[in-house]
Amino acid sequence: MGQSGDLQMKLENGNAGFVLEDVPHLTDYIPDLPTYPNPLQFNPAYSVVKQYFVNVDDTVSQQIVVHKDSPRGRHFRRAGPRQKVYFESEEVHACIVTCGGLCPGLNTVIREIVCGLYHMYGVTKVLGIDGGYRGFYSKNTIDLNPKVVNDIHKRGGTILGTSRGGHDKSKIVDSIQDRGINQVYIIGGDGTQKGAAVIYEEIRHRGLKVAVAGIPKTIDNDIPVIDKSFGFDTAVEEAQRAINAAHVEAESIENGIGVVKLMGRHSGFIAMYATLASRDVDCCLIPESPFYLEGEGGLYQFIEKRLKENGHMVIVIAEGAGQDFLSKSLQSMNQQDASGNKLLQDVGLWISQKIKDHFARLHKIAINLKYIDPTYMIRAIPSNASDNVYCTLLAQSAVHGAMAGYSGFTVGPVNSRHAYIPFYRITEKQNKVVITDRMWARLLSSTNQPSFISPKQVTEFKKVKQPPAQLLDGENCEEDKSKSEDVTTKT
Ligand SMILES: Nc1ncnc2c1ncn2[C@@H]1O[C@H](COP(=O)(O)OP(=O)(O)O)[C@@H](O)[C@H]1O
Ligand SMILES: O=P(O)(O)OC[C@H]1O[C@](O)(COP(=O)(O)O)[C@@H](O)[C@@H]1O
Ligand SMILES: [Mg+2]
Repeated sequence: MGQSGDLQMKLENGNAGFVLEDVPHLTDYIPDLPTYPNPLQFNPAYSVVKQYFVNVDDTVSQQIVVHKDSPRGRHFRRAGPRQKVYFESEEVHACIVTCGGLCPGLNTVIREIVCGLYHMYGVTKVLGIDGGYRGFYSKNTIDLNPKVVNDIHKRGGTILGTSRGGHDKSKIVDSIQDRGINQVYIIGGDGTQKGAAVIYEEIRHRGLKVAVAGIPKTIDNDIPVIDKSFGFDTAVEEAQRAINAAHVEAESIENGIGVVKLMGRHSGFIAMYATLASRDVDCCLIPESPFYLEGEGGLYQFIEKRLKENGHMVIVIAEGAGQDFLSKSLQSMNQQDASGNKLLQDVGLWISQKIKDHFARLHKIAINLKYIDPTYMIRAIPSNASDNVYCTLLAQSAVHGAMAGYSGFTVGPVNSRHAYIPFYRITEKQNKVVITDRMWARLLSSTNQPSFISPKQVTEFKKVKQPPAQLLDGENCEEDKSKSEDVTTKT
């Protein structure tokens, strides 16, 4: 696996503390590249548009809540079509690859890159790389055109296939060079974007006119800087079905308990949003909020109380929650997947068994517990309508960026405006639920579950750090310690 080097940040300072954190451009290392008029202005579909192109000086602010004396702060380059492009349509030979875990919307992004290239820029050579990064050097490619991808957005998964591991910088760039590819679209999560940064650096090192564009994918919504990742809404919506089922089961029987395990290795966003959306959940457990089982304020006590009050309850648990307990009780082996991500133990099964054992020992309440594990069901589905629209914008932003000669960037909405973001900004940290933020308080007040934080800890926390009035960038992020490390947030 390649290592990301130390490429210089492209920072530009302006008035009143304005900083543009720019993305690389092909002309940074290949001067005097010829430019061409953007073919979009001759496109009949766009003839009604008042302004075909975004202003070259348009930037998107990372901070939107500011005070009158605040500096203007960090900005990113606004995404969108440019007046000049650095590729002629006939010259472009693009490829698309999907890597890492599945996520609703992958096929929509593929479709819209292909259609964007064909319909907006008249590009007709687009290759699909089969099976993730290793597909560059060990698998066949697939010719893509609007006909082939016409209805793929209605299917879950990725028509290109995906994989973990297999990132070999030299072999990948050799393959790009040998095939004459000059635009590379890379769809994937934090690992994939790190891999994309390595590919970009090697391409730059070899001085190739090849644009590398990343499209961030993470069902866990744990990529920083961008507002939200595609597929997340769809996953939260699908999770409602599992929660409903758990609720129906629990409600229908005396002292029924429904336990639902949802995805979220290091970030509990799916569990938190699914809980907030559902209103049927009594307790939501996430990796960022350590919990305990026994004693005053513990989970067992809360379950007993809820069963007495309501006769049933639903618990949602993110897969990364409580891993501390599991590693202690199960002598965890430090197993990893092919990409180096730590393999987690099944916390849903574990907690279900612990609850059953506890109440069996207690002889007070006979509980009926049903465990539902919809993990892969929430990601192996097609994206919903809003994710489909979102995927379209991501794909088109990537295509406009590559055609305009930008390279080594990823795309995504920042405060609702699509922007070009340097790779390092989305791979250096991981987005997490901040349990001292108002959103987690909303969740606690909707479930009325214990916070599992002792009054002493709260006082300690307040002494250390006053919670900000509004979260500024990075405050809901943690350094990326995801590889083979336990990253349960300390409070
Ligand atoms: N630090 C890294 N450098 C280069 N490639 C990486 C790095 N981390 C992961 N990759 C590659 O990125 C791909 C996807 O990574 P993975 O962690 O499985 O999924 P995700 O992209 O969803 O985080 C894999 O092919 C993996 O080999
Ligand atoms: O079983 P797999 O394919 O390794 O994937 C499972 C993991 O992928 C994840 O969805 C994270 O992937 P992304 O955030 O990159 O989409 C985890 O929540 C989950 O544990
Ligand atoms: Mg990842």
